[in-house]
Amino acid sequence: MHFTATEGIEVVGRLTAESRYQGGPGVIHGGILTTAFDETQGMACMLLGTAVVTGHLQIDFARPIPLGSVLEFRARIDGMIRRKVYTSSEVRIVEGAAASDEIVATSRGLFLKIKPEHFTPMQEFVDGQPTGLPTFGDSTL
Ligand SMILES: CCCCCCCCCCCCCC(=O)SCCNC(=O)CCNC(=O)[C@H](O)C(C)(C)COP(=O)(O)OP(=O)(O)OC[C@H]1O[C@@H](n2cnc3c(N)ncnc32)[C@H](O)[C@@H]1OP(=O)(O)O
Repeated sequence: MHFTATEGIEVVGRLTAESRYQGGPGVIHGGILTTAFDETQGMACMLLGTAVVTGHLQIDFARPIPLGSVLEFRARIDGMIRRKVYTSSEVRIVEGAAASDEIVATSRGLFLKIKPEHFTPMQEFVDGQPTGLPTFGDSTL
């Protein structure tokens, strides 16, 4: 996914529901949608200039999403308390047969600010070279 910062602390990113993302017949898998929300809300947190990890993520799957749809995710920071960053996001189908203004899924997530050394204990378990912390803009999905 590729992300763009919009007005305020908000990001927007698009994902095409490719056939390899199938869950039920003809529709996107809920786990893929969940991953995309995690990425989008994580990117919104990056606008704060600090690394985070996901502590809690809650998804409402409102409508089935046909394969081939182009999805637009929007995410924002709702508030912060100490290391806790509260985020929310929603997704619409913007291209494809089912395109409309309707929100097809929503997400709320709690992210925790971390120090880079958070990952140090895990380095020895990585098979190969860890890639380092991501930068804002593109994610691996
Ligand atoms: C990979 C990311 C890299 C960098 C960012 C790039 C973004 C790019 C996009 C990538 C996006 C993908 C990103 C990914 O996929 S990140 C990968 C998936 N997530 C993880 O691996 C995280 C694993 N968990 C942990 O490491 C720890 O549990 C963390 C760090 C989260 C907290 O352990 P820590 O010991 O540090 O903190 P604490 O226990 O003192 O708690 C502190 C406060 O937080 C509150 N609390 C904690 N957990 C929960 C919970 N579940 N619900 C509600 N509240 C919770 C707690 O009550 C307390 O509140 P308060 O007492 O202050 O009121």
